Amino acid sequence: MITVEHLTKRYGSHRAVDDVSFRCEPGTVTGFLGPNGAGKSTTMRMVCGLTPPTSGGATVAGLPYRQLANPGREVGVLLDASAQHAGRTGREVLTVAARTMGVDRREVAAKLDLVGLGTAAAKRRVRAYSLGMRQRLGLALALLGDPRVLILDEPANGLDPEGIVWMRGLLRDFADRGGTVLLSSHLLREVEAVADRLVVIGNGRVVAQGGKDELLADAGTLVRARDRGALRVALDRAGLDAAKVTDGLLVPAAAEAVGQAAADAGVALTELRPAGSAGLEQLFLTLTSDASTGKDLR
Ligand SMILES: Nc1ncnc2c1ncn2[C@@H]1O[C@H](COP(=O)(O)OP(=O)(O)OP(=O)(O)O)[C@@H](O)[C@H]1O
Repeated sequence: MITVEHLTKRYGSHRAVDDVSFRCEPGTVTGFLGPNGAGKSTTMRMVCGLTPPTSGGATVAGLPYRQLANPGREVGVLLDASAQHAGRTGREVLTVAARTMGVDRREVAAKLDLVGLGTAAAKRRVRAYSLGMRQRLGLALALLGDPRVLILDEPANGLDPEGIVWMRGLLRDFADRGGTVLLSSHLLREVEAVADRLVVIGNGRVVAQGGKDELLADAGTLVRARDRGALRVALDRAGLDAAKVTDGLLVPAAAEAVGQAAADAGVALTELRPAGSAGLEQLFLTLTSDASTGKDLR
């Protein structure tokens, strides 16, 4: 379990994180989404006791991170895959951490194996690792103490498509066994496939949060007509906003209202359906580009 309550971080007059609250429950993957500079890393650093908050607080497994007796056994953290000691081999990085945490050395090989770093890779120095290999090593380090909570900042950066699918499977499995996962990304599509819940942040503020399925269900209606101009006029007349997306118009309203507006104006539709992912993407872009409008979609 992770709880974040009214976390705020100010740098001078700039609020990097502004009154952010959310919870991550056991058995779930929470996607922490926002564009670059939105405040994701600063929030995660505060949760992990690396950056002192200006106000508010956070707990992991019931305690502030700094009060955990042996943090690596409770929570696995991957904030910056490039932060490893470049002169150590992958195996050495894990061996040092295992000693510090009091973890059986046999776990080193097991975790290297789990993240797909074979014997040859484990013997190479980290400076020779690609970013994808560093992410895998960072994940092995996070998992080393068999924690119940994982906090991962943009772990998909540098992974190839196959690696991303692999990581999703690993995180899903971790959560399905009762673990709690907080996973950040600036790309909706990257977390959408694995997250149960989403917390969307823009300009330091939470602009939307809720179950992914609820957010998808609430993501509006996709509508198409051969005569798009006439459709726009019809929607306008009914007081419905519409945004152009690649395959039609996206309307932040129920399909029934959209269909009725078209029928009233005698516009023949070629498609009318819940917008789902496309709608969530649009919502994400809109909300994060205008973070001043707080919206809670729970
Ligand atoms: N140590 C610092 N001093 C001053 N400003 C900072 C500091 N750390 C972060 N910021 C600012 O706080 C804001 C949030 O940054 P943060 O790194 O948390 O965003 P992010 O969502 O993680 O984005 P990214 O994915 O680009 O890292 C940014 O405007 C950033 O410039």
